[in-house]
Amino acid sequence: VVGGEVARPNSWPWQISLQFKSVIRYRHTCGGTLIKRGWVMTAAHCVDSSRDWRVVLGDHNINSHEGSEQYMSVSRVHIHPNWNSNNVAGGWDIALLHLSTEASLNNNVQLGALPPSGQVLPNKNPCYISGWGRTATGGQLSDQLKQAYLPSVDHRTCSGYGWWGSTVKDSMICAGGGRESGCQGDSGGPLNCIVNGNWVVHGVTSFVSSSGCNATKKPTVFTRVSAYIGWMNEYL
Ligand SMILES: C[C@H](NC(=O)[C@H](CCCC[NH3+])NC(=O)C(F)(F)F)C(=O)Nc1ccc(C(F)(F)F)cc1
Repeated sequence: VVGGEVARPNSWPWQISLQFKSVIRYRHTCGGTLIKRGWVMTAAHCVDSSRDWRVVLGDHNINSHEGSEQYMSVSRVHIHPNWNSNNVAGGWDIALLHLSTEASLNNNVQLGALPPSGQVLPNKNPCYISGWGRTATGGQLSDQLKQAYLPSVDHRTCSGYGWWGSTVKDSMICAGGGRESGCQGDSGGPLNCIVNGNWVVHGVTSFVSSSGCNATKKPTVFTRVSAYIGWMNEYL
């Protein structure tokens, strides 16, 4: 997350850290959202390669043990069948991870709410991105979970001239476009939006501009969760 601030610990209790074992230790690679006690929603591009995955729930500082963490292994990875790893602009950047044991829900670990199928937010709907991704273009990951206020940008604007144009599809949702953005390592994590006073996970962090995470008029682009409710319900 570029800009924004360190989140109050466990204030996004559905945010998970997806990690893979690298030699002797696990490394954070992506975010995700706990949507059922045994299911995590993330980006397909996060799980393109087969690795020894683990999901960490209830985390704040990914480099220290705080006692609120639950460490889960992944029993099955379901990548959307239409996902094409050579074309993130094609969409379909969504995957479900089945956990080998169910999460215990508590103050630090809760389920993220999903939107109704097909729901599209208006322009400038209040939303926050959360994640441990780079804190600047080409920078380092954040130890502590960060958040940034990224109001939604409607499709008409986001696909306009000078913005993303035809790179952005209707199955995506844009947010931000100013000095604050997602960045590498935030992939797969939630776009948390306020709808009728409740937090709803409307996006899965998918891509930013290759010329910089917080490039002007290149909002962070998310998989629009409401376009994939039917597919997810096949599993949930
Ligand atoms: C560096 C930048 N990385 C990203 O945007 C990666 C996803 C990369 C998937 C492809 N391997 N995602 C992120 O950094 C995220 F955290 F913001 F989600 C990038 O490659 N952006 C990008 C690539 C292609 C296209 C397009 F499809 F339009 F050609 C648009 C943006």
